[in-house]
Parts: sequence; structure tokens; C-alpha cells
Amino acid sequence: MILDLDIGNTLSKWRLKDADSSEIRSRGAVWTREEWKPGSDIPDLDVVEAVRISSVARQAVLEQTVTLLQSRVRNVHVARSVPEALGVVNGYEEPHRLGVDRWMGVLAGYQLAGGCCAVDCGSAITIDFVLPGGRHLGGYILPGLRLMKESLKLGTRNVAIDPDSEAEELLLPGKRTVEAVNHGIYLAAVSAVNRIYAEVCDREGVALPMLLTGGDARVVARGVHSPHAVWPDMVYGGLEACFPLTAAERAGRMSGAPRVPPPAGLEKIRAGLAFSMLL
Ligand SMILES: Nc1ncnc2c1ncn2[C@@H]1O[C@H](COP(=O)(O)OP(=O)(O)O)[C@@H](O)[C@H]1O
Ligand SMILES: CC(C)(COP(=O)(O)O)[C@@H](O)C(=O)NCCC(=O)O
Ligand SMILES: [K+]
Repeated sequence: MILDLDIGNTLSKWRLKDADSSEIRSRGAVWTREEWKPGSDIPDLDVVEAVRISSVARQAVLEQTVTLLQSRVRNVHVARSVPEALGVVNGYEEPHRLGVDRWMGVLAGYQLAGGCCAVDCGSAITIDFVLPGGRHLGGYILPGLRLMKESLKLGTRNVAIDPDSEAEELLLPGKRTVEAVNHGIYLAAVSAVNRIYAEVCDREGVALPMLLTGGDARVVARGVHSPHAVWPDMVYGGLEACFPLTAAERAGRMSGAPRVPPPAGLEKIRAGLAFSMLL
């Protein structure tokens, strides 16, 4: 079995992948601020032959996790942001400072779709761009839905947006504080994603496929105008691409990769942008 870990600022996600069949056997998540308790939080390490880790948590959390795992598993791979990998050139001035979850998402997106816009809706919402040919442009970081809500201190922090709500409902004026907050932050997030996508495609003169991942990807995606695919395992896809361990991975296949719809034509994207600028 392969244990894949995606340690974010809020949640530490894990999945167990069968190295022979490529099936995902189990998955789960624990709060990042809490200590790992092998046996209860993550499954029996005796069946694990390799671990792959993407972590943006404090260095101490990563070190603690790696130490714990290395005492039980021989093969522990830790992903790092580097200047160039798998045909993609990191756009950061200091490449190692790019969040490794963003780097994993960009590499997975590029491997699946070529040039793309990779959106990660977690504690933060990050929007990264890579052009056909592999030049990563850098990206945008804004607070995630939960962070935006917590920053308001209106007593609404524990009332999450129902992930099954329809986007049209979420865009209406709120008639109670909690509704006004939820709809406000939702509109802020989806407007930013829509606008940034259109701006960058316009500037670069290319319509890019869009991929979304992260805990809030499904609900944010519902407000996104452009064709897109939600890929919950996108960060894991980057780990598979960087550290291929199975025959399928070595052939470039990533588990759970979605079918990516072709983007709208550049003219349509530009027309939408011109329209939104008139408003
Ligand atoms: N069941 C859930 N538990 C916690 N957060 C959730 C849940 N469902 C959706 N979320 C949202 O997902 C975010 C965490 O997403 P995730 O992609 O795991 O973030 P990170 O990688 O930053 O830890 C939370 O901030 C919250 O807005
Ligand atoms: C931007 C992030 C906080 C997003 O993390 P997440 O929301 O997935 O927990 C993370 O990618 C990070 O710490 N990045 C380093 C700064 C940067 O990418 O510029
Ligand atoms: K994120």
C-alpha cells in the first residue's frame, strides 16, 4: 500500500492506494493542529510500503510527521517546490517559496490538461496559471471561505455554507446576518475566480482549461462560469507524477483524474470580461 498525505493549514488528508491494483482503499482527514495518532487517525502502517507527502503546515508539523513515519516505513518521499519539474517552469522569483500544494496542483493539472488554471479552495483560495509549453505564471492567493467568515467575528463562524446550495441562491441578498455573510463571501470568492481567470486568459491570449480542488471546490465551482472540472485528488495527482511508484503512475496516469472539458473560446472569454468591466 502507498500512503499519500496532503497536509493543509486546516486539514491533513490521507489516502491509501493499492500499489498493485491502483485502487484507493481508504481515505480520511484529521485537523492539522492536532497530533497524528497512528493506528486511530491513519490506518495500520504495517501495510504501508511507501509514503508521499505534500505539506504546507508549520515545519515542525512536517518534521514530526516524517520522523514518526520514517521509524515505520522505509520509503518516505517529501515533495518540494523546485525551479522546474515535469516540463513546468516555476514562475516564482524564489521557486521554493511557492506553496508545495500549489506546485503539486500545477504539475498535476499540466500533466492532465497541458496549460491550465489550477484553483485550490482550501484555507486559502489559490489560483495558479501554467501556459501550454509549461511556463507557470505565478498566481493569486485570497482567504478561503472559512477564513473570510472567521475574520468577520459576527457570531456566524460555525454556520457553514451548505455545500449543496445552488449558486443562484447564494448570490441573492441575505435577509439574516448569517445569510448576508455566507452570500457575501461566496460572491467574493466566485467573482475573484471568474475575473482572474478571464483577465489572465485575455492578457496571455489563450483560453485555458480550469481545474478546481480543495474542501470548498464543489460549492465554488457551482458559481464558476467557464467550463471546468473538479478534481478532489489533484494534490495527490502531483505526488503521483513526482514520485511514480506503480506501473500506471509511471505511464503518467493519476488516480481519479477527471475528464477536462475544453475551455470556452477566447473571444467568448473576452466578451464576458468586457461586459463585466462595463458594470
Ligand atoms: N467537513 C469539513 N470539515 C472541514 N472543512 C470543510 C469541510 N467541508 C468543507 N470544508 C471547507 O474546506 C476547507 C478546508 O479545505 P482543505 O482543502 O482541506 O484546506 P487546507 O488544504 O487548507 O487544509 C475549510 O476551510 C472549509 O471551508
Ligand atoms: C497559500 C497557502 C497558504 C495555501 O494553503 P492551504 O489553503 O491549501 O492550506 C499555501 O500554499 C502556502 O503556505 N504557500 C506559501 C506561500 C506562497 O505560495 O506564496
Ligand atoms: K488552498
